[in-house]
Amino acid sequence: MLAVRGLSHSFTNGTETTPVLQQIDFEVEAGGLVSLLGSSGSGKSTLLNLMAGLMKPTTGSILINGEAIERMNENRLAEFRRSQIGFIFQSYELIPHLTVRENVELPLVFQGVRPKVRREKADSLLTRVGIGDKGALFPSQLSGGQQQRVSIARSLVTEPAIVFADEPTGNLDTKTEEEIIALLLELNGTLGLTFVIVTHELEVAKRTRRVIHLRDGRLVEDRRQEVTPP
Ligand SMILES: Nc1ncnc2c1ncn2[C@@H]1O[C@H](COP(=O)(O)OP(=O)(O)OP(=O)(O)O)[C@@H](O)[C@H]1O
Repeated sequence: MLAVRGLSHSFTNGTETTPVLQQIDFEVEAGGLVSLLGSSGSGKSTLLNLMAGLMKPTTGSILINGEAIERMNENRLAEFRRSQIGFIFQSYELIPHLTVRENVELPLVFQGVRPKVRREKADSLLTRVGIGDKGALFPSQLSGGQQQRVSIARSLVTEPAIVFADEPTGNLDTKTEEEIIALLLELNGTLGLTFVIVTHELEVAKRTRRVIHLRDGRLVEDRRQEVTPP
């Protein structure tokens, strides 16, 4: 599903080159869920940006469904990202003047899907994430946890191959954090969706059966663990 092969990345500023990621190798199978754990500055965001095709790596490759995304041209990559990659952000990134349902429908608007089909898909996903009664409201009328549920529904509406969650619980209190992680685990388990959860929080990583640990731009541990419910 996702394969990161020999990935290194450096930023160049004038004559100075800063290596930020060095020789990262890992794979996530279809239906897998991993947390990518690292402290601030460890290179998580850079790795996420590379896996999402937002930047090209200095060396190495990222394969999603067998396709090397760094080799795609701009149009193909844009289309691939729209259809195959879902995103969940720390700050939800919902559009304030669109209703909850319209926010979830939006990726399908870009794909030219008919309004009736869009609406059905959005409503069914909103129900799936536990806020089926909120479709007509605006994001500001929802709690943080509910807004993150909207963002999760939106990330799934195109039926992507993989979903990247960037500090998905960073703005939430402990109880809501637990609920959102439980929802991601449940979606992974029941729908077989593939997730990479980027986090600096050990509490989040403790809830996932596999943890990839980044430190100073290197993959220092790829651990499988028993998970006990909280
Ligand atoms: N555009 C850039 N130019 C130069 N250095 C950069 C650039 N972007 C990131 N870095 C450096 O790369 C290292 C890793 O940054 P990155 O943002 O990937 O870490 P992170 O683990 O996501 O941290 P955080 O959790 O604080 O966002 C840092 O030392 C950072 O200063």
